[in-house]
Amino acid sequence: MIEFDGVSKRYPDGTLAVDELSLTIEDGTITVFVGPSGCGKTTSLRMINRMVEPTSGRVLLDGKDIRESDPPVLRRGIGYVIQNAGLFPHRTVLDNVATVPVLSGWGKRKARARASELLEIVGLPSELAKRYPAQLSGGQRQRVGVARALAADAPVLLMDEPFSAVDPIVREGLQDELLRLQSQLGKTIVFVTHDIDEAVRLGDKVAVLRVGGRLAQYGTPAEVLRHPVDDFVASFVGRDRGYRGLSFVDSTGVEIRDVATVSLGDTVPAGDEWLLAINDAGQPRGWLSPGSTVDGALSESDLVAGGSLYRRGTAIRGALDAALSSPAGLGVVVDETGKAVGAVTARQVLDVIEKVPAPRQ
Ligand SMILES: Nc1ncnc2c1ncn2[C@@H]1O[C@H](COP(=O)(O)OP(=O)(O)OP(=O)(O)O)[C@@H](O)[C@H]1O
Repeated sequence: MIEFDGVSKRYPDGTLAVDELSLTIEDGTITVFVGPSGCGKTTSLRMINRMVEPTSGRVLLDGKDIRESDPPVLRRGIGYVIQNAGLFPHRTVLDNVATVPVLSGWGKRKARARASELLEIVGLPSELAKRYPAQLSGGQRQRVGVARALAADAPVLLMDEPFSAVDPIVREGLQDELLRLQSQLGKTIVFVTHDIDEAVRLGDKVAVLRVGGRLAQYGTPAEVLRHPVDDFVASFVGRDRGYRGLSFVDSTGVEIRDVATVSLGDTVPAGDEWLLAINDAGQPRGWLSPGSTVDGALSESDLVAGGSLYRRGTAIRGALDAALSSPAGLGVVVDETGKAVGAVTARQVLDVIEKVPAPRQ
């Protein structure tokens, strides 16, 4: 557990970067510090590993004031990932990751073996291990940065805008990867970003900071989106927070209706409704549009591509996305194995959403 207890930081030039911050970060969770540029996110993060010392207040790690720990020893228990990964340019990918184990006294061979494992864990192909950082894409470099931070095998991981320098698609991939890793590793992660979408996606808890270094709100993403405490938080989380808030609405009230299906390989009579084409495993492959005639056995080339799929039991936003992206106006619902189990219309989903209390304006 990490506790900020009335922590302030005033830099020597008089800038008050963090003002009386008090909050508790639970073990095994991702906590995101989010807010506009200059609101003190990085300063707050760096006070956890003593790269910055507070002017007043205390930071406690597992109940112990971190001022009682020697900074190098403290930092060995805390991984750190920064934007652009901060890799050593003249060391190979493998040696970048092996650096910390070597420093901790592992033999070179053992450290490299561990580094290879870590590269695999973060989803990097082994042939990249011999390259230098400049020979990687931005997304690959970030993965190396994460692998290097994990190499310390520290229970706490600090991440400062680690994915900001990569394009949105790569970024989403890295976020998914982080969530997958976290479900396996259960670290205590403190993550800094200025992007509310990233905060909401990754955070178990989100701390919204305002310029002047004051904590505006601390809560789960759902709380912050649905009940912003004031105008600053409301405008920061954005006008479309109602839609974002759908990520947390339970979908049990949405009725799943039957959907007419046809199997690939079958002969299909002309019909006047959309038919969902499924494969041998019952998984959706696309739609056959009304009135289309198929010569012989139905194949994928006869189909209109489907929209996104909605996995039964997950957040309602996925059901709405599926319905709105489907050429048939019917969002395809699948079970855990990916088998089609029915469909939902946007109207059905909206009826459920409309019963949910509106977020505070
Ligand atoms: N070494 C320093 N000396 C003086 N002022 C500083 C120093 N480092 C940061 N600041 C100031 O403290 C405030 C908070 O900075 P900090 O980097 O913590 O914010 P941030 O929220 O992480 O910003 P960004 O998103 O732009 O990185 C800013 O006004 C910044 O200019």
